[in-house]
Amino acid sequence: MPNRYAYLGPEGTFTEAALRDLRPDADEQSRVPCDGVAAVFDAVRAGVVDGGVVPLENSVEGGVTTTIAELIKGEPLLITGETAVPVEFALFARPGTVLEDVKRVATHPHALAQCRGWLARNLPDADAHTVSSTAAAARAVAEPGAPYDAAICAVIAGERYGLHALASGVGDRSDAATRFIYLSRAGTLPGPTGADRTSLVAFIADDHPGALIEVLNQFAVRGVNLTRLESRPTGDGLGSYCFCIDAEGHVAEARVGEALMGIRRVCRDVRFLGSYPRGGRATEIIPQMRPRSTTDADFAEAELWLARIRAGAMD
Ligand SMILES: O=C(O)C(=O)Cc1ccccc1
Repeated sequence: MPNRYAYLGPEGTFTEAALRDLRPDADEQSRVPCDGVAAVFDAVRAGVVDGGVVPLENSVEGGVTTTIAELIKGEPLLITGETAVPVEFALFARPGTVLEDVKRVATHPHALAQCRGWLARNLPDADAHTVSSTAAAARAVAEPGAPYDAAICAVIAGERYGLHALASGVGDRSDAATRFIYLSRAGTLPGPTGADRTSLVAFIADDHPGALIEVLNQFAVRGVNLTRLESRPTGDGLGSYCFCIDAEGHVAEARVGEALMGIRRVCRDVRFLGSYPRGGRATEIIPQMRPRSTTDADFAEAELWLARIRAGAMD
């Protein structure tokens, strides 16, 4: 049977565009739209699909909380791929609607947050409603007796649901991009490519001065560059946080592996979320910027030296 991939649907979401990017050979039958981010995780966990794609973070609005909550809790899934997609928003309505008619606008919460300036300037009296995705908003607007007059969505979604564009480029930043991740069940760690990223969640052992610095130092002293750090509540009461960390490199590399071991020692718990090829704009630190003495060969040489002195040698 051909592989099947779940994504935040319905058809026409930015997440579908990300899936097409990550699995260009997948045909329409292989793409399984889901009603929400949690449903994508559940489909992958249950094994009804081979993998799934969800939004993780946006360059303007930050982390997608439902995705981060699922990554932190529940049966763990591995991130095995990622891609960054530029997000351009347009305002679509049923044919015949003019801008002045628009009183109720529907969209995804992340899209709304990125279009607030345009809405305030152009539709100051309209009410904004959030739904599960931008394409779900477009589909709802197209339905007979729709509860909304217009949707903020991708052009492809507006056209797919038979709407017409009232305005394009309604995002407050024209350069906005969203990072999407590809999820797999455990046991499918991709090999290192030389331009990888590693994601994990660190749960601090106990609240004390310098607890976060202890975690960050594990990366710093081994020359591992961090690309994202976000604190999220664990859900176990006020003041209880975990730290979602993305770092450059692959767990198979000595500097990353040793940093993870260090974090494992200083934390109550660590959830490894995966090592996977970096997508989108390469952010690999140029080799001469990488701190000296942090290559696999440097670590191997130091390990040999330790073995020698433990065996009684003097150097
Ligand atoms: O709603 C969509 O189309 C999505 O894929 C989620 C999303 C929403 C806003 C920006 C980027 C991704």
